Amino acid sequence: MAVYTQLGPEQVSTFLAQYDAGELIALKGIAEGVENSNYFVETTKSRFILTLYESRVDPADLPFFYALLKHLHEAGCKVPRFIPDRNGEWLQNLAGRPACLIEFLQGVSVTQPTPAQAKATGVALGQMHSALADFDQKRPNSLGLLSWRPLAEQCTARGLEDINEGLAKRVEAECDFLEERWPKNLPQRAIHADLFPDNVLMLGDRVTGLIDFYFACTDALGYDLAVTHSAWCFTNDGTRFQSDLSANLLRGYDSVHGFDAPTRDALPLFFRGACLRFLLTRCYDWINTPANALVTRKDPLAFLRRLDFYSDDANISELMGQLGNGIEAG
Ligand SMILES: Nc1ncnc2c1ncn2[C@@H]1O[C@H](COP(=O)(O)OP(=O)(O)OP(=O)(O)O)[C@@H](O)[C@H]1O
Ligand SMILES: N[C@@H](CCO)C(=O)O
Repeated sequence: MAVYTQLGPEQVSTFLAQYDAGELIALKGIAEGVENSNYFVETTKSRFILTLYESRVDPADLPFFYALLKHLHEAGCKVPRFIPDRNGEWLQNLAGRPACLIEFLQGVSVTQPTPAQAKATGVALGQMHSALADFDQKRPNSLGLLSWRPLAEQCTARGLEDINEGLAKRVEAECDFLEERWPKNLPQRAIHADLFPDNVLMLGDRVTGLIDFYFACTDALGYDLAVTHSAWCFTNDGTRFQSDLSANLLRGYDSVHGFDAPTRDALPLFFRGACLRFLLTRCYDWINTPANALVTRKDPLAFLRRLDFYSDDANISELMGQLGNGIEAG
């Protein structure tokens, strides 16, 4: 459930009066998501998403997200636009929160992706990466390599051990391993950094929208591919790798963007880094969200199982076989 800030129709009608957006005819809180409050808004003219940014999104980052989505939209990628009001303002204040009216995109997010849907997502990710080659705004990755050890410390060894016996030592060893080897000189650009199935809207096998760019940041493209791979190519609980989804996701990506040799070589580390990122943020949330809170906590161990998979050389050999010898296209 993600409606932290309650809004009434009168408030939303007054808000909408600033826009050339028609009259309110339906208002509904959206249960999905955990970060922000989202409302579905229907007017006499169109449909919109009304987002109120809660504590985890820094309002200072909103101009970066606005510019990123504008750039991607103009490049033909399927992303929602922020709607400007009659004065050209796209950022407002509503119920004491920064708030934006956002274009509604059709589609649903799949929970059991098919190979064709994984391929379409690989294509959409590759198109997005190509489109961002000439986007020059920067936002550091606050959940990148250097954040993982401090995040583990905030969880405390005791907190990690309570989640799973041996987890504190495992996380420490993984931080050591990745910090020693993490590639420093790969080209970076803006990446999505959280392209889970719930952030891809689809109609059948077609991608109709990439959403939720609020972790977007400047980092290596291969890391974004690894995040997407780890999110899409396993059963939700991480117990089973889905080789057909993997082959299709990678093929889709390769068909429009591809990977240069250094990125390809770095992927095994990026896979492990992506798992550690989601393992740790999920542990942090697990420890800091009461079990009876309105938000459903996500299982950290689903990413420990993925980390185990990517740490096994035999599995990495199979994956590298699926990668082929991709050629960078953009
Ligand atoms: N532009 C859009 N068009 C259509 N539906 C949308 C749009 N943006 C968001 N939604 C709907 O709202 C839900 C929550 O949005 P979003 O994932 O951005 O929320 P969040 O709180 O930031 O979530 P998360 O926990 O994934 O970070 C989505 O699952 C989707 O159903
Ligand atoms: N997609 C993330 C939540 C947002 O970072 C997860 O599933 O853990």
